[in-house]
Amino acid sequence: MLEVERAVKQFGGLRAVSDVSFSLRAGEILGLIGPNGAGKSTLFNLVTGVSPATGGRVTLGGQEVTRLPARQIHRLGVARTFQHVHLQPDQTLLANTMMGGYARGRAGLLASLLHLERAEEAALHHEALRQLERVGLGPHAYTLAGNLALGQQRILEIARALVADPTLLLLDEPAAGLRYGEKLELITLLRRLRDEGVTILIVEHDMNLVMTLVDRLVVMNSGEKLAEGSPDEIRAHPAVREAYLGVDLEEGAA
Ligand SMILES: Nc1ncnc2c1ncn2[C@@H]1O[C@H](COP(=O)(O)OP(=O)(O)OP(=O)(O)O)[C@@H](O)[C@H]1O
Repeated sequence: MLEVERAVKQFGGLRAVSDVSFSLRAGEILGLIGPNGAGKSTLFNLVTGVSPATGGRVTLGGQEVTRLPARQIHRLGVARTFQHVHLQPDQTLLANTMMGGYARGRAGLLASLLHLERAEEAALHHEALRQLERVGLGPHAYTLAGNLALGQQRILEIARALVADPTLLLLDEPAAGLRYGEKLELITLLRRLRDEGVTILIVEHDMNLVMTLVDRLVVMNSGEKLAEGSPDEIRAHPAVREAYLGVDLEEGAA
């Protein structure tokens, strides 16, 4: 469903992403891992159109999207969460989730807030509630987001990204700072979403969680793809072991 072909991202003299190719099959969870500065966020930004590739191609379901603006890529069914929590703590879970829909509206966020048609607003309200229920936060729809524990805030961000049913979900370090139990809940949710047909690309530093969760991995290092394969293949890969010197790549609970 997603094809990244020889992607390059040049920032002045720095090649943050260099000739990276990989594909994502519909219905799989693909992990993108690599040390700090390896180019993972840059790759996310070029897939979502936030900061397009300076070379190579990105196609989505056969359609080239390399230079499409982020909003258009979003409309094609690609949604993301961010490395740092991007919520309005003084707004309800419902209001925060509804914000996931404004981005897909005809106008920008502010214009949408001001001019959203009543019928459109009602539809978005309904859709946001549906997604909150889908991730298990339905009973808290009218709670303020700032009152949630970090684990639930991250799940709320996923609900917001799920508004309008994207087919591809990109998650940027969803487990950062989570407690053990919260990580297990996250794994259960992501597996369920995958089983419901959502394809997932996840950047995550928590090796145990990644190895437990994903179907396949792409390993980045210094802007290049170092390796690609199943968790077992990656654990045994000599170059990966070298890049991750000192990090436990063995299987275990999150
Ligand atoms: N807008 C930018 N302008 C210039 N350099 C950038 C920009 N964004 C990223 N870089 C550089 O590109 C390289 C890759 O960064 P990137 O954030 O993609 O790595 P990462 O793998 O996501 O790291 P982390 O795990 O720390 O988030 C780094 O050297 C970074 O400093």
